[in-house]
Amino acid sequence: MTRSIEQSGATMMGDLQQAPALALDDHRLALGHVRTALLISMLHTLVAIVYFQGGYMTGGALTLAVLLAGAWAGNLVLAMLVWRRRTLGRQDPTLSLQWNLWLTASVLTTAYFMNEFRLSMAMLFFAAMLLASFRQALPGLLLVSGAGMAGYLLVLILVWQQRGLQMNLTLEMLQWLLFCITAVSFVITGVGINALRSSLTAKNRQLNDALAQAREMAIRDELTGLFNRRHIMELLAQQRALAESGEYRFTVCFVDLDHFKRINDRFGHGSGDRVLRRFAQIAHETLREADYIGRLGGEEFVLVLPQSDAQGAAQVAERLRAALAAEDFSPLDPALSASVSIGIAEYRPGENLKDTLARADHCLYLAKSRGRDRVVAEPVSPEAALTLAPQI
Ligand SMILES: Nc1nc2c(ncn2[C@@H]2O[C@H](COP(=O)(O)OP(=O)(O)OP(=O)(O)O)[C@@H](O)[C@H]2O)c(=O)[nH]1
Repeated sequence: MTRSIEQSGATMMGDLQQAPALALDDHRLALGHVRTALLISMLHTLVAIVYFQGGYMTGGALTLAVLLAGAWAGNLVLAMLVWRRRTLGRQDPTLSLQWNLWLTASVLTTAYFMNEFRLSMAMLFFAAMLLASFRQALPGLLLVSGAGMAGYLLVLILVWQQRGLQMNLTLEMLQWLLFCITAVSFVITGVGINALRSSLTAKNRQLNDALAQAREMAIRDELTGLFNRRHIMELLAQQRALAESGEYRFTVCFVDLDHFKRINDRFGHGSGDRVLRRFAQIAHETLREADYIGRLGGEEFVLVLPQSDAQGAAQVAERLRAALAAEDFSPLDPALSASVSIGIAEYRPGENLKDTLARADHCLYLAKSRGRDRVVAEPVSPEAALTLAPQI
């Protein structure tokens, strides 16, 4: 079928608009992720300051300052990368894995400088795990949880080496075990969330496909695949609006297959259907990309030729007429042939569409009454009609 302006335009504009739109979505998503990660980091900073004030940290103010400055330096690097769109086009533009690992490192390093309250600081790791559950698949989840468990164990070993006397090793190991069990349960939850997300994505895609199919069906004629009457009338109204708003012209052609009843009666309704479908294909091959064609019903079609006057449209219509007349229908039946009559009228600014269509219909009537298989375009004079028949 003919790719109309709307179709080709929609495809082209769609392609052009979709890429930035997708990028915009990715960027918005990534910024949302950055906000959550920064929030967790703020929580970590706040808790560290409170513990420091309460005297639960072993280092001095300088240690705390270096710790927090280091954590925020990493945060800012990651945030800038996302914010400046450096991550767009990556498989994960949110840099989720990098954020999770960095938050884990920040929290566990701070935990190293804590006294017996270190588990409560290390628990902040689960905020990072929660964030990971929404973004990471199993390998990412395993990596983050593994980093958390191994990191916390390393913290305990280092503390034991340096401040072993102040530690209750059994209690610390039990707490670490609890930490590991919780981390594993987060991995399991993350896998569930992932499965849910994948199924939602697939459902969403199916829904979009179904919607696109439904939209396509609503504007197409089932037999020929051309635009249906309703849609071609909508397109005509759009053309009229364009013509009314500026230097724009368009021409309407009424196309009617000749003696179609005879084709049906002689060769059968099935052959008639095939002729209609073949005509639609020929129209698709013959017309310009910018032109529209729709089936009004039965063996009647309407062509809308943007930026064409009646004479230009007559040339296009003549190509279509000649192509159908030359078509070899012998595979259907050696005696089968088909032809069309076409009436053409250019839209006159200010007029009602009904009037344009009535003028095109009148030209079609003239084409039929003057012997069919011909094109009649306005302005109609007996000579003009004759010079158009059978070739322009
Ligand atoms: N095969 C087929 N025939 C159809 C379809 N829709 C309408 N028709 C037939 O198309 C024929 C149209 O006949 P008419 O309106 O008399 O026109 P015509 O025989 O083409 O005569 P002229 O237009 O005067 O050349 C009718 O017999 C309809 O039954 C369709 O979808 N498939």
